[in-house]
Amino acid sequence: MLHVCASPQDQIARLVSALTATLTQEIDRYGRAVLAVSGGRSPIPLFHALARAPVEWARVTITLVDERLVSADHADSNAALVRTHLLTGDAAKARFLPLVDVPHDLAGCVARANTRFRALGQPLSAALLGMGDDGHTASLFPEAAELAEGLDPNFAQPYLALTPPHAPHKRISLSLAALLASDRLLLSIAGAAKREVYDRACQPPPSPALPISYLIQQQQTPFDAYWTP
Ligand SMILES: O=C(O)[C@H](O)[C@@H](O)[C@H](O)[C@H](O)COP(=O)(O)O
Repeated sequence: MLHVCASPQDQIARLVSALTATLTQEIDRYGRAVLAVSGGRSPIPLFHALARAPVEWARVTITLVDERLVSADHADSNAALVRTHLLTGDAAKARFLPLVDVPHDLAGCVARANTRFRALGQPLSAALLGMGDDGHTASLFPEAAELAEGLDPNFAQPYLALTPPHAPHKRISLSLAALLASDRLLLSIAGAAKREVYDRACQPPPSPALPISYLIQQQQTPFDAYWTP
């Protein structure tokens, strides 16, 4: 479902409300909740608002939808983004599972991320997604050599390594299959250009030229997109 938000503030309020409800429901159901968030630049104001939400953060595990293969103190690190902007105030009580521990060891990082993810023993309560102007989401980039695996509904690993053809850094990303196994998917996008990409991605059939289309056009997992001009 597409939610048209009147302003960035309205979009943030709606996302925080949806995430707070989902995390609370999942804590009631499982005793804990697991939230996977995306990086990039646009989630920062949302992270600040979410960190102040009335959530029992000590019962929440936060992890990443995807990560760049960089050190934790690198300017492009999604883990650094979460530590700086989300794990603050009460939300600092959440348990955080980063994806990159040894930056030069991509295969090892993927293997350890998969082990940690499986040890959670429950589905993702929610995955907070962004989208690029090229229609990528997570690090499922068009034309990436590993995209077929990333979009394979039967791919068995939660995370996989991908090399974006035009974006910096090798990546670790949740696969489409892992995203669709989540209890809820929320997409946050803004601006006319991304709205145009979103509308194109709504047109059947899903296409690897617009990886977000597989999430938009599926019926398996509750999916809500929040767009503001
Ligand atoms: O690591 C990343 O870059 C993100 O996970 C990526 O999928 C992001 O969500 C989109 O690139 C949109 O980024 P913006 O929201 O900054 O446009």
